[in-house]
Amino acid sequence: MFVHLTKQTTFLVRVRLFNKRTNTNELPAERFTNCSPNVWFVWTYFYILPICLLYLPSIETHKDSLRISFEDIRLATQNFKTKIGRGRHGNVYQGEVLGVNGPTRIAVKQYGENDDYDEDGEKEFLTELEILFEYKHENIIGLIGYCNEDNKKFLVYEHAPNGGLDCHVDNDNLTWTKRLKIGIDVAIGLDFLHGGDSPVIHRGIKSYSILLNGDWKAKITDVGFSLIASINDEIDFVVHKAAYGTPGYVDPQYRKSSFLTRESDIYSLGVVLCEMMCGRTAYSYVISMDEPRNDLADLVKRHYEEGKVDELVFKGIKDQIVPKSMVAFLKIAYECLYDEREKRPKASEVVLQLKKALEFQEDIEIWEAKLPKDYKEIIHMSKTPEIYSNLSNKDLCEKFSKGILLQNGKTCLSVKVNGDGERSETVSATLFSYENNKLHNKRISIPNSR
Ligand SMILES: Nc1ncnc2c1ncn2[C@@H]1O[C@H](COP(=O)(O)OP(=O)(O)OP(=O)(O)O)[C@@H](O)[C@H]1O
Repeated sequence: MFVHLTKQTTFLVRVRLFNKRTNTNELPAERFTNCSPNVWFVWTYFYILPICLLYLPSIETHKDSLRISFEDIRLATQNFKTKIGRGRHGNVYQGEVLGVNGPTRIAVKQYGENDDYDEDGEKEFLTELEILFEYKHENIIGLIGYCNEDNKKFLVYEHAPNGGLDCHVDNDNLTWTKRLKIGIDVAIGLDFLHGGDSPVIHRGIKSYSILLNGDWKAKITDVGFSLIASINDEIDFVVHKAAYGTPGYVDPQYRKSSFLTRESDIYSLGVVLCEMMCGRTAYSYVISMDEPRNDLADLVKRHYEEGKVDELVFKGIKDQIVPKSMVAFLKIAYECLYDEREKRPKASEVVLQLKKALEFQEDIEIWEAKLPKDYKEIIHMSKTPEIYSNLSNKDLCEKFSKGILLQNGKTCLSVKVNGDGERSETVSATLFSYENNKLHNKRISIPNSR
């Protein structure tokens, strides 16, 4: 808790100072040089110094609470017994630590194991540490700790038991609904990185950098190449000398110009959406042929424009996809891949459109199954069938649970489905009279009469 608070405070200070700088036309240095000595004194002793004294110790030591000794890393991984992956700079091992809720699985990524670990590798290690420490979100892989002892460098993450998305794109068990939810998770994670006063451009979004936990929740990882960009309302790109990225995923505009924007990540997100639809990684397309290089994004775009995407959809999931869901999905995936950056949607828009695609899918998969088998006939018998014609199945379920009036309003049919899928149907007559009965027009419910 203490660690968390300290982190928040340092981050806030940084943001405030940053805001001050961007909200005025003059730079802080200019402001100071224009000041009289008295103003200097006031600024230094009453404003800057107290802030520094208050916060500097925490800025310097705020990550220390996450420091783990090499010995503890060795113990947690049982002397590096179980290797679960291989990164660019070394292996990834599984381990276990004792958390507040009992034993917790961890993943330990080693840096500096390979001979080619150099200044760039070190920078990657520090960037990943910095970003994962500052930017915490349920769709970004959680940082548990780190070790930085001489040449022993490790990052310790929450464990994602289902591994990388790349291993599951051709898995029949990863249903269309799960794929949509993964897409939504990734877009939410990106929206979080892109938003705020110090946006982060990931630069390496691909199925390999998306991990899946036990509930198939997606977690963005591999932030070692990310940039904390000085992007704001006026500046919307940063120039980065050499375009970095895995072939098949890199924004063509970034590759050409070295101008990097948030929309470069959106392009890569579009590629990931295509991978999930086609059941193949973009990288596998790149390496499948030498000449000409086959690009998954180009392939999908071409097929979309010719109305032939059907040919590319992964066979393992094709039959389950609701057409309306596919239409909504394809539209937003295609927009992410626009050549013109300014036409690409923001991550928040991708979230919105993918949620619509999911709604269409669930409307058939979940809600239609809850309706009575003869629901169309029942609606036809109702007093006003036209008001039901444009409703989604979810809304129809709600109408049915409240009750639908039939036979000129004389009978009310209601169908309720509880959480376990158990259904109870009730028919009640609105007009009910007995001979010699005093209680005329009494509404009587006849439970389970159908
Ligand atoms: N938190 C984790 N939980 C489970 N498995 C993980 C975790 N982190 C990494 N792995 C496994 O280790 C592999 C390599 O890790 P990672 O992709 O982070 O390394 P990298 O150095 O960034 O490699 P690259 O950039 O070449 O993909 C992953 O594909 C995954 O299988």
